[in-house]
Amino acid sequence: MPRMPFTASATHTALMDHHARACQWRMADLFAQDPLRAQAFSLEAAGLFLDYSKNRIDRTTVALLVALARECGVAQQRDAMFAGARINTTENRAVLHTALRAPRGHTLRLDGRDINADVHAVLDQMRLFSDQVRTGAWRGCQGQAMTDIVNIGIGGSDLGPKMACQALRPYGHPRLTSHFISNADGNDLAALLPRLNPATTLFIIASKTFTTAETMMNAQTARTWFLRQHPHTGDLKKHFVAVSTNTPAVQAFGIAPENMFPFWDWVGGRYSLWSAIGLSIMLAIGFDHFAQLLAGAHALDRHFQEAPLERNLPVLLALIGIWNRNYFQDASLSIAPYHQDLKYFPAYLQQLEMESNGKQVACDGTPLAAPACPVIWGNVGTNGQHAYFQLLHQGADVVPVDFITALQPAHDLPGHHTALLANCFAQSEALMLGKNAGQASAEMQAEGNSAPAIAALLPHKLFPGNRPSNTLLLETLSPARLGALIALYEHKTFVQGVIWGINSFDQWGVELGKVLAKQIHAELAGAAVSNQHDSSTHGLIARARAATLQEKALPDGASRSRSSISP
Ligand SMILES: O=P(O)(O)OC[C@H]1O[C@](O)(CO)[C@@H](O)[C@@H]1O
Repeated sequence: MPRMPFTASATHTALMDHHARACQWRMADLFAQDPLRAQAFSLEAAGLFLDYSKNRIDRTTVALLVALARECGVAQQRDAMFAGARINTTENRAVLHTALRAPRGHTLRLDGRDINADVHAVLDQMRLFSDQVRTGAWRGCQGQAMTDIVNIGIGGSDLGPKMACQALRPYGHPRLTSHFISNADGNDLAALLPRLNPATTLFIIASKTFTTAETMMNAQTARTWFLRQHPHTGDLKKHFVAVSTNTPAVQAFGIAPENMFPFWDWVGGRYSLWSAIGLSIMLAIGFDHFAQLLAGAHALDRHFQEAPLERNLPVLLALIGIWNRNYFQDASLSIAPYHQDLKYFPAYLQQLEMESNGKQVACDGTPLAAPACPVIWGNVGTNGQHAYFQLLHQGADVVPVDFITALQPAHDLPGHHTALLANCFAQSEALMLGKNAGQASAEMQAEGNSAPAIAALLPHKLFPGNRPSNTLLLETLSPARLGALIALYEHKTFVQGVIWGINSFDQWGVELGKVLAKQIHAELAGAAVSNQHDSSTHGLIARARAATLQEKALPDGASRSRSSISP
């Protein structure tokens, strides 16, 4: 049934009026007026503490936003998703990544199948395999234990596992090093292969479709490289496994059926790290820690399903985002993890949020009445402070920030963690408070500056402040807390998609470029160049073809420094 755009609701009109008033507020004043403000606008669930008090909100704002969520049917859509309804309408698929972290015995049938049994059968298969590799019982073609795991995949078949392996590196196995190859650019694989011993390397070819061009190219290159050194094709089964929904394509590639770890079309790529796509994570941290990751996500799922909307962590995070995006018109959201091990989290969220909600039509194909997903970007916090935080503090655009940190460090180096937390908390305070002319000139006077110097410098020393942020605290970056954190953002993305009226589970926007790349690839390889290209693209193709011809004309070995490892 077509859903009403949120902008047509009575609550939206009330929110517009309320926003006109909120534009006059200074958060610093709101804090001064209400000593309980931080308490009123914070919440803890599944081991995650969210302080959202440094936003341009009051109690009425939250009440209106929650009413908007109700009117948009967030609870009904959530229940439909968990129950296995085909809410991915353009692909006619259920959306059941939550079923991947449900405990054994949880009842859920889809098209007559007990999918809990299917999920746990694959988890058992993954456990058996990862235990063998980790204990050294899994031997390579020369009888040695594995030392290197190379995950070849892209998008959801790369970003989630890579992010989680980095986040949980203190839990890593001492003998095993994880590598992630995603880019079609040969520089990625070319830099790695010479560092590997094929006899102790395990390649995981991770691709839901098993047709993704970048992954297939990298997989073929890895296979050729391996066979050059160990020409027995029978040895491949000790060194190549696949994770996919496409059994025929995996078999056609030459991967043994017993080396394939399946998953299902009801798992979206960007929601797949909980499935067999997480094999590289399980190999790195072991089954028990992987189970804790799933359990942490499941705890957040339960909270999302059971908590009232006004005390519901993902719902509130989503609503604050809607407030910033659709009322204050903030076009981007910066993610600032104050934890080095979360360095890939912003990139992971880019796919999660922007591939899910970076759209301009509603589920029924009608144009959205209001813009949806903001641009998601960011980097680890203290590094960002010395790069782009200048813009966050004094730039013309207001950029809301999500600060994420852990109260306990995963190391024992003295002093570092206190400094890290101090920086994290100082940034959100500075963004919110800002600095006015009176404060800035008093400071400069105290430093002994002359009146003309103060007048000249004053405009540069002002901070507008009133810049919004959320702060998320974890006790430690453990597997369970990481699981909850990821699930929090998954459900935030879902709730926002419901309010915007979007199908958050398709990604048609990636197709056009793929099709054109195929054609241009053929043209670069020598096929006649179409006269349908614009003059810019035509010119670029001509230059690339000329460069290839020139390269071919060079004497052997002169063109590439890495010729020894090219396939
Ligand atoms: O796992 P696959 O099928 O190789 O897809 C990789 C990625 O490519 C995309 O389909 C986008 O092209 C993503 O949605 C997906 O995560």
